[in-house]
Amino acid sequence: MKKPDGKVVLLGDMNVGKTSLLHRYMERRFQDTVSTVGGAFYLKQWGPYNISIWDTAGREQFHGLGSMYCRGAAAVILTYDVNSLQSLAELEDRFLALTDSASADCIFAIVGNKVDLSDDCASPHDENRPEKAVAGSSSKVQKQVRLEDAIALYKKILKYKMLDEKDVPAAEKMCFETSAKTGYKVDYLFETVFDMVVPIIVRQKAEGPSQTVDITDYKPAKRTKSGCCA
Ligand SMILES: Nc1nc2c(ncn2[C@@H]2O[C@H](COP(=O)(O)OP(=O)(O)OP(=O)(O)O)[C@@H](O)[C@H]2O)c(=O)[nH]1
Ligand SMILES: [Mg+2]
Repeated sequence: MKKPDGKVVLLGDMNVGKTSLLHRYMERRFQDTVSTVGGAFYLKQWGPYNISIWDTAGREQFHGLGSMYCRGAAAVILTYDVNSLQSLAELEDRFLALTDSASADCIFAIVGNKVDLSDDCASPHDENRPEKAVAGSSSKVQKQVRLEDAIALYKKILKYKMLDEKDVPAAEKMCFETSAKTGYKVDYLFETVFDMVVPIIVRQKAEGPSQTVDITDYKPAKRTKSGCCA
């Protein structure tokens, strides 16, 4: 297996759609998922670099593993469900502290998933596959979390990390709304993050191998054809 040059980690409460986002991006489809046990990763070639993308379990019982997965991470994607205010609150209450082990210059993205379920999502169609318009908008519910709430959380994260807004990407750029189901903004999310982690990978490589953690801590139970371990 190729050695990862850098690491991106998905964190967030159970059921927000972390695994579905990763499947949508890597396998180009939305499929049934089972709640993640422990963690799993994919390798993505991005230019000359291999980026490992870690999917973690949101279930409380696996919480202790979170900081191990975050160790040395170049980016953390904090994921919530736009239809659950609680899932946004959990990011601050339960998941943010896990990122203490990430790289000092780690990039943070905040992602509100499942916009297809609400009636005020930014765009009702599938950006990647415009022919697949989301049907049945009458059955949609009012979105519970506004993008402004995510932006406010991003600003709190900067305070927590003692970072100056001037030195990091703007909140508006790092708060995304997606649908793993339709594919809406999923490529945009991952590719924006990958572009941003390249300079971090370059720095980590220049500083030596100890900064780029990785999967040696993790003993996958089984390996699938796609290279994803579960
Ligand atoms: N409508 C809709 N459902 C989604 C979307 N993303 C995920 N789901 C559904 O939400 C449920 C949970 O998705 P997962 O991807 O397993 O969630 P997870 O965050 O990985 O959950 P854990 O592994 O338990 O932490 C599944 O039934 C998915 O089909 C989405 O964008 N829209
Ligand atoms: Mg999962």
